[in-house]
Amino acid sequence: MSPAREQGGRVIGEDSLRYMRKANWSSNRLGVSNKQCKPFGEVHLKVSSIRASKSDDKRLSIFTGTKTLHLRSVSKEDRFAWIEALLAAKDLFPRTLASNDFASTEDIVVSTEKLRIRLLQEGIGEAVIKDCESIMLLELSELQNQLKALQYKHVMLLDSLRQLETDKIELETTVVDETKERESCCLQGNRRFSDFYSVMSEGSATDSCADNESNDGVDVETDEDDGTYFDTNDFLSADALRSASYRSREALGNAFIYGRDSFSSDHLHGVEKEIRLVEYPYVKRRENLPEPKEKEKPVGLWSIIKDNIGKDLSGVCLPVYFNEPLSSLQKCFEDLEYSYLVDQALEWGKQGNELLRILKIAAFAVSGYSSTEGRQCKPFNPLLGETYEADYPDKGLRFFSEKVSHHPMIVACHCEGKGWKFWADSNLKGKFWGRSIQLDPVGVLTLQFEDGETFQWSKVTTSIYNIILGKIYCDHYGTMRIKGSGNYSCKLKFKEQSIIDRNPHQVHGFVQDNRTGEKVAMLVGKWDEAMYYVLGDPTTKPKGYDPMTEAVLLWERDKYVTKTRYNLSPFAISLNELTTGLLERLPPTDSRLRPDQRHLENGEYELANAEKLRLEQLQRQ
Ligand SMILES: CC(C)CCC[C@@H](C)[C@H]1CC[C@H]2[C@@H]3CC=C4C[C@@H](O)CC[C@]4(C)[C@H]3CC[C@]12C
Repeated sequence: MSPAREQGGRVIGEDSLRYMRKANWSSNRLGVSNKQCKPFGEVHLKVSSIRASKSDDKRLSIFTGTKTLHLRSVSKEDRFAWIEALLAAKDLFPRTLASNDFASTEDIVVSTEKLRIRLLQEGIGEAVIKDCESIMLLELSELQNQLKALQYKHVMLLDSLRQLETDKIELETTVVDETKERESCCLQGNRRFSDFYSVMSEGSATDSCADNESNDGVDVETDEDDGTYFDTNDFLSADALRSASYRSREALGNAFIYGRDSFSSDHLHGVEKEIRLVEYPYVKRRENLPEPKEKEKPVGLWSIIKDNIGKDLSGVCLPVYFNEPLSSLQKCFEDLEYSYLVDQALEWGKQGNELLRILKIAAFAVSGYSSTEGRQCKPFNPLLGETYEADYPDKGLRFFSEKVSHHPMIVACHCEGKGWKFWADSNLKGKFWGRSIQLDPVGVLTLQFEDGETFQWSKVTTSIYNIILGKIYCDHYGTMRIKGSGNYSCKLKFKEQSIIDRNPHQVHGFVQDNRTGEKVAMLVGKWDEAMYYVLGDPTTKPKGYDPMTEAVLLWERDKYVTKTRYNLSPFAISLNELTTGLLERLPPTDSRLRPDQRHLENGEYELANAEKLRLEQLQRQ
């Protein structure tokens, strides 16, 4: 490590910190106090792979399985020493089992006491009893051995799974590296590489510069020059920005029939009373997408990347096969699928239950992510000025969204429910990491109730994995803070999925009293399944206490079966429906009228592709 790097350097792992303290590293050598050193995270060398950069003989990188740390040494020799040391440390963890892998079997204590007493009662002699005991213990230990063997197999399988995942990552990185290398041979090197990524952004240039990793507090050197990641601001264009003005709502109409909260009566633990909810009129909406006219050609992303290595890619667009028949404007509305949670929040607040109001809002904020599970296609990037308008009396909603800026890509949206309004603004900052794409939403979402209470929050980071190999999937992680203008605020943590996570998509957090800072309720759940709450501060509860025994359901995702590979929810399927009544009233800018999207929905892929190319060409002019 060079002194310059040391100064701003960050420590990984508690052990390193202890080691540095012992060596009096920071205070003596740098004149910095120890307090400044806080371990930033941990790297599990066992499942990591270590690589030397081919383009720079001082750089090396460590793949932790989910992240890549880029490091730079002072010299070539130094790098060699580091790699040697890291590999040696990695080998210290042979692929044997950790002691806790067997914890459960070791805990089994077998007693022959009852057997002995019973036999004594029968007047059986000590010798026979001993014999019986040993027969029983032998049989049991046989069973226990079998159990251990099974457990061993299980752990080994998990281990090879992890290894496979690591190998896959390494393979993908080789692909990315080699692509870069080929480019650097050609004159336009870097430019071409970024063009490659602009394929993703449908040929549009990106204008914001890549953030340096230091923002994230990681001790990484970003290979600015060799294109480790690129800003993909426009990539996937996505759900992006929502913003709209707020006008005060007219008084609630009185035409609704009152229903009741779907789970307010059976899951209650004293605190909740019944709330009455508006019941909305039934509106018939389509339940399926049209049958595709053509057979779909399966195309992998990789096949496109591969065919375009070394070519000038500017202006090449991703074929329509990677799209789903929805635009980013329509996708914004998908966040309101579980708008009944906001209706419930309104009611609870009206009844003076502020806590349940914020809990419902938290569930609503999480529910917006549920439809992203199993979705592998990108939404259509709307054209500048494209709009989407939806009237859903069956949900008590009126929604409007518009793409208001092309560079950067900004979408604004506004929604009116019964007794509340929702609007939001954000745009997506994207980073391309070679094998994954990270999307950081910028901006705030606002919810305002007719009684004046407002809640504001922002979205968490979304990453898309398996760009090169395997099935594309996305994960959401980070902290979401919901600030309420009233007494409560809420903090939710979306847990990042690790390799072979057997419990992914977890969200947990708590509601805090704005005045006292006291934790008043805990939230747990999964963004693709359900959210629960537990009253009180679980950290003050005794050890071994399982909060789930008291958990009350706040929201559960609707279960549905999908027929298409788009994996759209019934609500999402309804979004692009075009009835004759609608056709007469829609402005020409509405997403439902976009011919390429319509063709894709009908399964006319050739037509869709040609039209998409034409529109994007026009937009660029
Ligand atoms: C390379 C291409 C074909 C891969 C397709 C990737 C898919 C999975 C990506 C493309 C655009 C992405 C969306 C972009 C924006 C948002 C808004 C954010 O607040 C929640 C996640 C969400 C909704 C993303 C989910 C994943 C997504 C749909």
